[in-house]
Amino acid sequence: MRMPTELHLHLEGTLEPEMTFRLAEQNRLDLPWRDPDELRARFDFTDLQSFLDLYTMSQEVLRTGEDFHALTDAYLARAAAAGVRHAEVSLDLQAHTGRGVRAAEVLDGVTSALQAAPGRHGLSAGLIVTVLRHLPGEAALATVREVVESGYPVLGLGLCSTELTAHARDFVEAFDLARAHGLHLTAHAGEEGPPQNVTGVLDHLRVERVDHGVRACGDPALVARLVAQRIPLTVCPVSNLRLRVVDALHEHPLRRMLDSGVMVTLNSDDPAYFGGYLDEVTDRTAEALDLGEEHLSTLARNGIDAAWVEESRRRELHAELERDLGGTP
Ligand code: HPA
Ligand SMILES: [Zn+2]
Repeated sequence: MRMPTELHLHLEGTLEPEMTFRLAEQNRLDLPWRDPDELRARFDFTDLQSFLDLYTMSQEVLRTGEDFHALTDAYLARAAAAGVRHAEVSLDLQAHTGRGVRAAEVLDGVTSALQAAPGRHGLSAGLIVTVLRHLPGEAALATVREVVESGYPVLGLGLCSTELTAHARDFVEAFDLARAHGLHLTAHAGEEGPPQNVTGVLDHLRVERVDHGVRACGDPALVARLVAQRIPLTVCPVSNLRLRVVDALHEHPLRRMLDSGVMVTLNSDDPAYFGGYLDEVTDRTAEALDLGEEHLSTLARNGIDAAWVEESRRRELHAELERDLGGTP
């Protein structure tokens, strides 16, 4: 079975080593690796930070609007092949402006590719700008201001990078400004950090979804709240395995959370680094956790219900899914 939506996907995490080398040559940059295989051999991570270090270094090759367009278009082609019908992709805008690439250049490249997605690849797509938790709250606020004033079509605001330092409170102003401009809101929490971080982004940032959130499992009252308030979690089991949030895929809490009634969705996070796009993530997770048709169709329906789409598009996605499942729409 294939998931119709992907809601937790970092565009920079789709940068395949072959593209890294192609863009380095095009932009006349030296890389510290000999070839794509040597870079790929480094994809052996011990935790989130060890991944973020390499992910940040590789992104240096993304310089022009065309580079961002090519990256986005390549992901959309791969997502369409994986059966994705609607994608919400995250972009670490500050990581690029921080090294001197203009925000308009980045946003132009990404949004032009997303807008062409229905015609080119047969899927709908939107953009989530993610602010970095290791940077100050004032920097997040300035980025949100720049985004809302830019006029580019942005669907939502997210928060990512390491959870082990700053507090959600530091980002209240940025999230308030985004909300006031009609942006949807999400934040990474409860990946490496404790259940309190999930509560923090719900209470302080008033997010609609939580990215990862798997460590909420350690707090039954929080799980009950997630169920009662139907707060979607965008869960990424293969990412959690590769960043050692879990020791083995069969120990992942996804199935337990689903069975408890949590609105879990399935996602790939950084597929170029973790060895799998959403089709592969679905197959590996289903096999490791012995998920049957019922669990998988619940994950698929949750993904559609959690998507930030117009109701007419949601009905269309549901109708297609039910047709694929062989039932009546
Ligand atoms: O899994 C992640 N967690 C936090 N930040 C990230 N940025 C890319 N992937 C991740
Ligand atoms: Zn993520």
